[in-house]
Amino acid sequence: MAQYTRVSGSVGLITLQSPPVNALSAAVRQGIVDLMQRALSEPEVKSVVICGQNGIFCGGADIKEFGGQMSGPPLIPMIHAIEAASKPVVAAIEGIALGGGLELALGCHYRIAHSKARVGLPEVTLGLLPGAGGSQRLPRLIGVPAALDLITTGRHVTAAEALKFGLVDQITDHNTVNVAVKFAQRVADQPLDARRISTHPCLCPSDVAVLFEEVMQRVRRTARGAIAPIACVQAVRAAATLPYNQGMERERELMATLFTSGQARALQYFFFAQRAVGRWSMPSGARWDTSKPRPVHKAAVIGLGTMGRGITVALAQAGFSVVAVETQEKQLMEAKQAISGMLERGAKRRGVAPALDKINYGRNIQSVADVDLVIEAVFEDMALKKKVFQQLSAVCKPSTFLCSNTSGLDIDQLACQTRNPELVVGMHFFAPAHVMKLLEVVYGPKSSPLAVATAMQLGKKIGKVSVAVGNCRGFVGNRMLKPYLEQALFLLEEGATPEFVDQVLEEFGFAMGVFRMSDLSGLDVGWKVRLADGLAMPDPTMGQPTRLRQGRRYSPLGDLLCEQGRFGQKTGRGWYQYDKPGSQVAKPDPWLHSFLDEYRARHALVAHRIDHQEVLERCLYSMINEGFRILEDGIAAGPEDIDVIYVFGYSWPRHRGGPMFYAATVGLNKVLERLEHYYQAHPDVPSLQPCHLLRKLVASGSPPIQKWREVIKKVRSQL
Ligand SMILES: CC(C)(COP(=O)(O)OP(=O)(O)OC[C@H]1O[C@@H](n2cnc3c(N)ncnc32)[C@H](O)[C@@H]1OP(=O)(O)O)[C@@H](O)C(=O)NCCC(=O)NCCSC(=O)C[C@@H](O)CCCCCCCCCCCCC(=O)O
Ligand SMILES: NC(=O)c1ccc[n+]([C@@H]2O[C@H](COP(=O)([O-])OP(=O)(O)OC[C@H]3O[C@@H](n4cnc5c(N)ncnc54)[C@H](O)[C@@H]3O)[C@@H](O)[C@H]2O)c1
Repeated sequence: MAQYTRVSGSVGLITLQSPPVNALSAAVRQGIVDLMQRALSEPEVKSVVICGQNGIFCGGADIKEFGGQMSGPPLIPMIHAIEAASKPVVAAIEGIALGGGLELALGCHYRIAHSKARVGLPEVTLGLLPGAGGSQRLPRLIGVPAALDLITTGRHVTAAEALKFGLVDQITDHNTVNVAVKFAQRVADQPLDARRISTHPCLCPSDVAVLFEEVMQRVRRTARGAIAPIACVQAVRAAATLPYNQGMERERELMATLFTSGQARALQYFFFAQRAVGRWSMPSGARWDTSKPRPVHKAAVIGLGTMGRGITVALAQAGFSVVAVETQEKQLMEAKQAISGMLERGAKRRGVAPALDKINYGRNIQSVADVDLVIEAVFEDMALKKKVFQQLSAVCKPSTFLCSNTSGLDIDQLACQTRNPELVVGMHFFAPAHVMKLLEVVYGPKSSPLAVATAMQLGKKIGKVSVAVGNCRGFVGNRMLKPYLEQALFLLEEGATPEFVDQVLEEFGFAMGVFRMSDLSGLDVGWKVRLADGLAMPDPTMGQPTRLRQGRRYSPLGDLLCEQGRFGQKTGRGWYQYDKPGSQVAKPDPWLHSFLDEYRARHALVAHRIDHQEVLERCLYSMINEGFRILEDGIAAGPEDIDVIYVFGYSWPRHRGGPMFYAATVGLNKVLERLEHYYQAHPDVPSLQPCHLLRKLVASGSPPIQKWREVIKKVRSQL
C-alpha cells in the first residue's frame, strides 16, 4: 500500500506502507502507480516526494512474490513513468534503499538521503541482477567501474559513500522527508531533461574493454559456479556498449534466465532460511519468542590457543569486557601479541580504534569470578574440560553461564560437573572464530531456555549467525562431516586420488575439496579423536591396520599418514605436499600416490575407475542421509538449520542452498535410490543405509522442503 498527502501546499507526498521493510509488493506498486497519477493530475501539485513509512525507504522487490504467480503493475514501466513525469520527483531515502528500492530512487529525478541510510543493489545475493533498470541506470549515473563493484558484490554503501559516487544529490542529518519537501519546492520549476538518468550517456573509462575482461575473470574465479555475478557483468557491459533501450532488453533477457534458474530459487530459500534460524525452538517446547535472554556485560575466555584468541577478538570488537585466561606463560605471551595484532588489523580495516583495553589477561582462573558468561576453549580432552568446568563452577557467580567451544563432546557431561547445569551450553565457533559467521549453540538435556536465549543473543551481538542445535557427538556440522570424510577415504582405497576427489567437490562449489581442507585444518585433529575413541589403534596381532573396526568398514589411511608425521600444511606434507611447513600451495605428491598403490596391494584392493558422479553421490548423499537422521533425532529443528550451518561453517556453495535444499532439488526419490544402490554395494558402511525419515518423506510424495517439518513431527511422534 501507499499513502498520499499534500504537504506545504504544492508537494505531493507518497509514503510506501508495507512493513517491515516497505517491499514493493503488488499492493505497493499499485499504490505508487495510482498516487503518481493523482499527483500529476492535481494542478496545485508542482513536485512529488516519495518516502517510506517508519524511517525505511524500501527493501526492494517483495522476495516472497518471486515464488508464485506475479500480479499487479510491473516494476519497470512504473519506474519509467516516474522518470518520464512532467513534475520533479524526489526520493527521500531513510534507513535503506535496496534492490528495487534503489531502482525506484534511480527513476526519481533527485535523491536526498539521511546520513545513516544505506543503499545498494544486492540482487546478486538472491541469484538475480538489478532487473528494473538498475543495471542500466546505475552505470550511467556513477560510471562503469563503481557500478560494476556495487552490482557484482551486492554490497550496501553508506550515504557518505553514495554521495561521493554521485548516487545521491544531498545527505542530511535532519528529518529527511522535511528536507526533501523543501528541496522539491525549490526545484519545482527546473527543467527535468538532464535529470532523467536513462537519457545520460554511459560513463566509460577509455580501457573499458580491458576493465570488463578483468572483472569477468575475477568474477568467474570467485563465483564458484554461481551464474548471477556473471550475468551482472554482462548486463553492465550492455549499459556500456548499447543504447538504453537495447540495454534494457538485454537486462530483461538475462533476468529471465536467472529468474527461472535453480540458483535463484536456492539463494532466495537461503535468504529466508538465515532468518528462520533465529526463530529457534527446543524439543521441550521452549522458543525464541517466549525465552528472554539475560544481558551479558563481561565475558571470559579460557584457553588462548587458535580458537580462544579468535573468540576473544570477536567479543572485544563487539564491545564486551573480556577476561582472557591461559595457563601456559609462553602461550599467554604469544596470544597477547596475536590478539593485539588481530584487533589492530580489524580496527584499521573498519576505521575505528582497536579495542585493546577491553581485554584483561591472566593465568589464574580465579580472575573470572565476576563475569556473566565464560567460554571455555581448552584442548579437546573430556577429562581436562570436566576439571575446568568444576573449577569454573566453584569460582564464578552462581548466575554465570558456562559455555564450551568443544567441537563435539557431550555438553551434558560438562554440565554435570557444575552447580547449575541449566546454565551450561555449547558455543561452537568455527576457525578463524573472529571471521567465520557461524555459531552452533548447543543445548543439552539440562540447558535452560534462558541459557540458550542468552547464547543466541550474544552470538547475534558479535555478528554471528547462530543456530540452536541439540547435543550429540559432533552436533550438526561435524556429525554430518563424518560420513562425508569417510566416503572420501573409501574412494581413495577404491582407486581415486585426493586431487580427483577435491576437483569434483570444488567444481561442485566447495571452496576447498575434502583433502585440501583436511590439510588446512590438520590431520592430527581427527587422529587424536580417533585415538581417544579406540579407533585409530593398529591391529596388535597383525602389526597391520585392519579395515574393519567396531563392526563396520574403517579406513586407516588418515592414521597412517599421521604416524608418518604428515599432519598437512603445518608439517609441509599431508594429502598433498607443500614447499615448506605452513605454505598453502598444495601440490600433488608422488609419494602419496605410491603409498596408495602399496596400500591397495597390501589389502588386495583392486582400483576401479571412479567417475564424477560416484564421488559426488557417495560424499554428498551420505552426508545428506546423516542430515535426515539429525532431523529425525530432533537435533536440528528443521532443514534450514542444517543448510545455514553448512553454508556458513563448511563452505557449502550458497547458490545450491545447503545440503538439505540440494537433496530436495535433486529429488528425494533419487537420493534414496542412489543410497540404496551404494548401500547394497557396501553393506559394511551403515552411513549409506537410507534413514527412516528419508524413506518416509519419499513415501509421502516428496513434499517441498517447507513442508518437511510436518512429516518430521509425525515421524518423531511415532518414535
Ligand atoms: C532490508 C534488510 C537490510 C533489513 O534487515 P533487518 O536485519 O533489519 O531485518 P530482516 O532481514 O530480519 O528482515 C525483516 C523481515 O523482512 C523480510 N524482508 C526483508 N526484505 C524483504 C524483501 N525484499 N521482500 C520480502 N521480505 C523481506 C525478512 O524476510 C524478514 O522477515 P522474516 O519473516 O523472514 O523474518 C534485509 O532484510 C535485507 O537485506 N533484505 C533484502 C534486500 C534485498 O535483497 N532487496 C532486493 C530484492 S530483489 C529486487 O529488488 C529485484 C529488483 O531488481 C526488481 C526485479 C524486477 C522483477 C521483474 C521480474 C522479471 C522476471 C522476469 C521473469 C521472466 C520469466 C519468464 O519470462 O517467464
Ligand atoms: N581449531 C579448530 O579449528 C576448532 C574449531 C572449533 C572448535 N574447536 C575446539 O576449540 C577448543 C580449543 O581448540 P584450539 O584449536 O583452540 O586448541 P589449541 O590447542 O590451539 O589451544 C588450547 C589452549 O588451551 C590452553 N589450556 C589448556 N588447559 C588450560 C587450562 N586449564 N586453562 C587455561 N588454558 C588452558 C592451552 O595452553 C592452549 O593454549 C577445542 O575444544 C576444539 O575442539 C577447535
